[in-house]
Amino acid sequence: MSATVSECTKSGFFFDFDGTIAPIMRDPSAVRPVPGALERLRLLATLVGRVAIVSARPAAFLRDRFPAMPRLSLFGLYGMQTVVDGRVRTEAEAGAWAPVIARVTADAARELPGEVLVEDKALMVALHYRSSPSLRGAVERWASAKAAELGLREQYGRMVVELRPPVEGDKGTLVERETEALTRAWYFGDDLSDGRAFEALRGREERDPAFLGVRVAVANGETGDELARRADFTIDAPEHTPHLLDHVIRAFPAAPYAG
Ligand SMILES: O=P(O)(O)OC[C@H]1O[C@H](O[C@H]2O[C@H](CO)[C@@H](O)[C@H](O)[C@H]2O)[C@H](O)[C@@H](O)[C@@H]1O
Repeated sequence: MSATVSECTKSGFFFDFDGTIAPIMRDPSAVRPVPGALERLRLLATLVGRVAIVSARPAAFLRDRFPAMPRLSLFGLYGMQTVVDGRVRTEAEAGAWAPVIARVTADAARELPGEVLVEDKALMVALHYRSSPSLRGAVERWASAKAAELGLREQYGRMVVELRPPVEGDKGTLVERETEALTRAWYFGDDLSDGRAFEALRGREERDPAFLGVRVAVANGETGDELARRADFTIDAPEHTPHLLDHVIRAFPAAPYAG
């Protein structure tokens, strides 16, 4: 903690959204940050150089969930989107795939069993089998066939398979880029895609001994223990993230409730 405080302006905190600072629920559209998360993020953003959300959700969704937080950076769809001055900016290369994603989204709604929730994210589609876990194999096979047919990329997550444009980039490349000017970076995550961000911090530490990365995993049976094994700290639920942030914030002499 003291290493972060002593280089606060060159320290960054990066958070995944679902399962990390928001609860896992059956209906993705109903999800909001856990109680206390917004207040801690707002405060943290006054104490360190960078605070960001790194999510597979569309950037517009994140903007809605984190209103009036100008010092919070929002990266959506694994970095294919960001919010700049309140506006969503989409990578042109990804945007060109919108018609293909629209087609596969329509196919999914028509061809997959009704229990599969098809989440239309415009530039990605998420196929959720949380309400019928036994459909996992069928959903994964369908997604693999469509990915091969249409040249899309698959991303596996917690009771979900996503199809996305085959453009370069993931949470790892995003975190690598966004931490270039930092000497300390914390990453909080719970899912398979967050492993890439953990790796990015580890890679930077290996290249640059002055850099310190801190990996925090929100442990859960769905992801297995691989992420937790690679973490420096583990917590048991997204509801505990604000408490961990309280410990971090208290370490800053300038914090309102320091001491
Ligand atoms: O990168 P993230 O912010 O963690 O987004 C990953 C996926 O999160 C959402 O799905 C997950 O949470 C849902 C709501 O709790 C849950 O129903 C689902 O089973 C989880 O996989 C989101 O709906 C997806 O679009 C994201 O890819």
